[in-house]
Amino acid sequence: MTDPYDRSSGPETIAESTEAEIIQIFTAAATRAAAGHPPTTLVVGNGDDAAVFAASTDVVASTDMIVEGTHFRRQWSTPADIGARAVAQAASDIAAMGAQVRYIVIALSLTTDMLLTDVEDLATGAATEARRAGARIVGGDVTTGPCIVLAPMALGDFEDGGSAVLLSGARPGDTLALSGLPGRSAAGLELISSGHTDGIAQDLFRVPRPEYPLGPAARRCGATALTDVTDGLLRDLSGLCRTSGVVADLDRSTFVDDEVLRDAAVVLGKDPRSAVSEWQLTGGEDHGLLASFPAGSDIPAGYAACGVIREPTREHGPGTVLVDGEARKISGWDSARGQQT
Ligand SMILES: Nc1ncnc2c1ncn2[C@@H]1O[C@H](COP(=O)(O)OP(=O)(O)OP(=O)(O)O)[C@@H](O)[C@H]1O
Ligand SMILES: Cc1ncc(C[n+]2csc(CCOP(=O)(O)O)c2C)c(N)n1
Ligand SMILES: [Mg+2]
Repeated sequence: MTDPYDRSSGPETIAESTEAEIIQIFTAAATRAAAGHPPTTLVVGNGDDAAVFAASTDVVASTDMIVEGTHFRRQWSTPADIGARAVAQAASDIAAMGAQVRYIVIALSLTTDMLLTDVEDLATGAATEARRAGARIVGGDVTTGPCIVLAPMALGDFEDGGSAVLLSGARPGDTLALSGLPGRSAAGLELISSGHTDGIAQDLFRVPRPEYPLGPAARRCGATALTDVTDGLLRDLSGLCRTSGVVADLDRSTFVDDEVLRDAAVVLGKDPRSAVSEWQLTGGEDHGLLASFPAGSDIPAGYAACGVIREPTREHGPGTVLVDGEARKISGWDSARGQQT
């Protein structure tokens, strides 16, 4: 019997292969990762013109692409990291609606010089992250081009028939809460950029680790608004506040004195106090979940209170973010310019 993974006599790069063979690599990885996955609403999976699934609740859909040079570099990340990163950041938006991600379709532009072994690792990274999110990859598209682009679309639903938690529901008096440790991805990016390639922050830059179940958990606990932090806490919180017509007041004393960030500052020769604060307030791509909860309600495990929602004033209009009572200039990642602003 021939070993499907034995490439000793077959094509080595995409250029020597065929579209069918590349698709087969992805479908095989998706099938392996889905083994033992509980039954789903999937009616038609990979292989036809489109996938089909049965819907009995609201369906949540989001797409979020990653582009070589903008979101990752081949010198910094393995193919498995790149596949996992793409799925994680798309699936995170489903959790950020308070929903469970179920299915992913992933469009890919690969480069013809890529080794098929690297394509396999990328496919496995993507499928494994989908599994971690509780989802499976049920389709996609493959083409080739000048750089690697991964464009996953994630689809989710509400196990208990609930409805989505929007950006618009935060109300004055609500408690603001955040999951995870903000700033680590941004610190990791700076460390890798200056040649310090190994460490916790660097790994989190390569592959964010969204805590997917915390989205539905926030919804079940009555979250009034919810989002994931991708462009930095100040910028995403400001967007949430603008949409809700409110002001946020962050309490810096609630922020963890994160030793991973302090160590990163030392390695980079930066003043730890200001560098840690800057990373925590403006660093993107951690995919922590930022939620508002009605005053006095229980905050679900995995979240920590970090401030309050206030009424806008003549001085501080909707979208203003105060830090310890003082208005802050909104800085963070600017996707149009592809840089921190
Ligand atoms: N090309 C587009 N056409 C239609 N709607 C779009 C387009 N690009 C973005 N949107 C919509 O605009 C809203 C904000 O998009 P954005 O990409 O900033 O979301 P996000 O969750 O903050 O993503 P990111 O993780 O990329 O920061 C979303 O509702 C999105 O669907
Ligand atoms: C090589 C490299 N340089 C910089 C960054 C940082 N970065 C890129 S996109 C983004 C936020 C989300 O943007 P979008 O909304 O465009 O997805 C951030 C913080 C990176 N990941 N890789
Ligand atoms: Mg989002």
